[in-house]
Amino acid sequence: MPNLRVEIDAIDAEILRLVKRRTEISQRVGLARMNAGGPRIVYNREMQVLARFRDLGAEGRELAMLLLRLGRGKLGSR
Ligand SMILES: O=C(O)C(=O)C[C@]1(C(=O)O)C=C[C@@H](O)C=C1
Repeated sequence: MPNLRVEIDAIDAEILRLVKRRTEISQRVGLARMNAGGPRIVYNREMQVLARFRDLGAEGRELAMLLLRLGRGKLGSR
């Protein structure tokens, strides 16, 4: 049991690191696209992200939506 908790803690740390990295990259891509006169949101890309998390059902969809929201950052609140 303690071993498994150690593993959970390590997984959470890795997930957090990856989520932060994803957010940073997503915001960078979004800014570059908008600076080039492109749209704020790219629906076909967002559909692909949602599809990736379909295995996890309704919660997977929520998780994907949260990742996309983080990526939009301040752009998303406009
Ligand atoms: O792929 C892009 O063009 C992105 O801006 C990244 C991303 C994402 O986080 O996956 C974010 C916003 C877009 O609507 C689509 C996808």
